[in-house]
Amino acid sequence: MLTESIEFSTTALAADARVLEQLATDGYVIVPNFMSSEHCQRLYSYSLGLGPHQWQQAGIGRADSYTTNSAVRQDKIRWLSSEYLLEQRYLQLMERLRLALNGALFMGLFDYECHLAHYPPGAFYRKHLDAFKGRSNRLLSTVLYLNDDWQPQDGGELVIYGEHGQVLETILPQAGTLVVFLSDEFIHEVKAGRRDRYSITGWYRLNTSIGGVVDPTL
Ligand SMILES: O=C(O)CCC(=O)C(=O)O
Ligand SMILES: [Fe+2]
Repeated sequence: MLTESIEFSTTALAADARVLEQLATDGYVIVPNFMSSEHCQRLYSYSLGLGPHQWQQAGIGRADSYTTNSAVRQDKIRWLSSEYLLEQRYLQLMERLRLALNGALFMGLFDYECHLAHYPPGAFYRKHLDAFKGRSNRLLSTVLYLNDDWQPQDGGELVIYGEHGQVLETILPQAGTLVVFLSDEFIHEVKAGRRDRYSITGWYRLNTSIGGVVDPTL
């Protein structure tokens, strides 16, 4: 049972100038132990306890161009909302991070949206960008992993590519690791894994309407 006492600790990222500096210079940063294993465990158990009707098949695009395409991505998602205490706590944590990023890097991040994601064994998400310049308000992508004791042989890596298609990073979805990257700069993919893989993916957004639409199609 969840209680009011659940609070996520203040992030290392907010305090650690090197982390912010890496984000500013490289456009991405990987932060191991962003969240304690205890808190990750809570989110993990929460995810496991959700019934099938509390998840939806993930799609591509938004609004009228929204489609599910299992050749591209095969995860199931659940958008977080402040109606549910543990979800609210995570949103609050990421709100604190938003303020820290704005304070340190003047990014003008306006709000944040995120969803839990479950990749069953064998599921993947092919190479993609999370945003296209001028067509999305998504500025920064965040991914927090919830999987305890994830081993290299379990697969399910996030691979981040550079502008010439070279591999920049291969990241195991290990509990507590947070990855942050510029949404329209880095092509990335989720490799198929051998275990159920849980994460929370989110986006900090700008408050600009594009073509008169506040939250336009990707
Ligand atoms: O789970 C991950 O490692 C990345 C997920 C992703 O790329 C997305 O949801 O857009
Ligand atoms: Fe993505």
